[in-house]
Amino acid sequence: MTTLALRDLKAGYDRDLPIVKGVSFEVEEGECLCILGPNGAGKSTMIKAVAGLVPTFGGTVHLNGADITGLASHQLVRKGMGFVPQTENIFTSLTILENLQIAAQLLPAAERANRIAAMFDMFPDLGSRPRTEAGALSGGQRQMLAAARALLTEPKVLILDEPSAGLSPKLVGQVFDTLRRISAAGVTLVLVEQNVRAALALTERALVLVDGRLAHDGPADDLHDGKLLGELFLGHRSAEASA
Ligand SMILES: Nc1ncnc2c1ncn2[C@@H]1O[C@H](COP(=O)(O)OP(=O)(O)OP(=O)(O)O)[C@@H](O)[C@H]1O
Repeated sequence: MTTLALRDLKAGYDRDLPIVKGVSFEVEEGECLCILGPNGAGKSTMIKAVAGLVPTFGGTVHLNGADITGLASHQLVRKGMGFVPQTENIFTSLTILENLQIAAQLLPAAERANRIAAMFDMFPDLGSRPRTEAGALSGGQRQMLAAARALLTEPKVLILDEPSAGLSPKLVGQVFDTLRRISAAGVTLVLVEQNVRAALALTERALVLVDGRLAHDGPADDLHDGKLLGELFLGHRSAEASA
């Protein structure tokens, strides 16, 4: 079953200057997909448009068959959208438990405790110290908490914007271990990443976005060849040429 479908999506900050210039792809249930591309290609803008945080100017987005184009982010959470922004994705002055309790407000009261317990089962590093202030966590654990907040509501898709940005290599490893665990639990995962090597090791399929358009959509294994990736990043190959 198709979980997420973009058709000719156009989006950006100014209607006269679209950043995402007509992108189409589908993500199947349980799939794990990374979106790569050079700086400024529009990767973050595209996933923010999907998550209702950037205006769309054309095209459509469907989630589990329902048209969600242009819906605001708070409406999208209820439709099954899980989005983890790159920064400011947790409340650092609150405890781990409080961070989860706030996210759990979206759930019926009777389900909240069970879902928080499920997150603590999935992420024992968080469950072992619920009263720790989130600001005291390492960068990798903060991303884990941000992911747990988004997963509380059992989203149909979890989209992450550069979860390893600014982290040391050791913490990058931690973040990707977490993502591997989330994917293994059957969650449909889409991530934008600058860390090409780690992303390709995690995902089955990779998209390359160049100047707001898809330059490649295929098995992640195809891109382990750095030469092809370099050509794609520089815009020397189109999707047609690499197909
Ligand atoms: N809030 C904003 N307002 C106006 N323009 C923006 C805004 N955010 C990003 N842009 C512009 O949109 C273009 C695409 O940026 P975006 O962050 O989507 O690219 P990216 O592929 O995610 O790059 P990076 O990997 O560097 O984050 C850039 O030219 C950027 O300057």
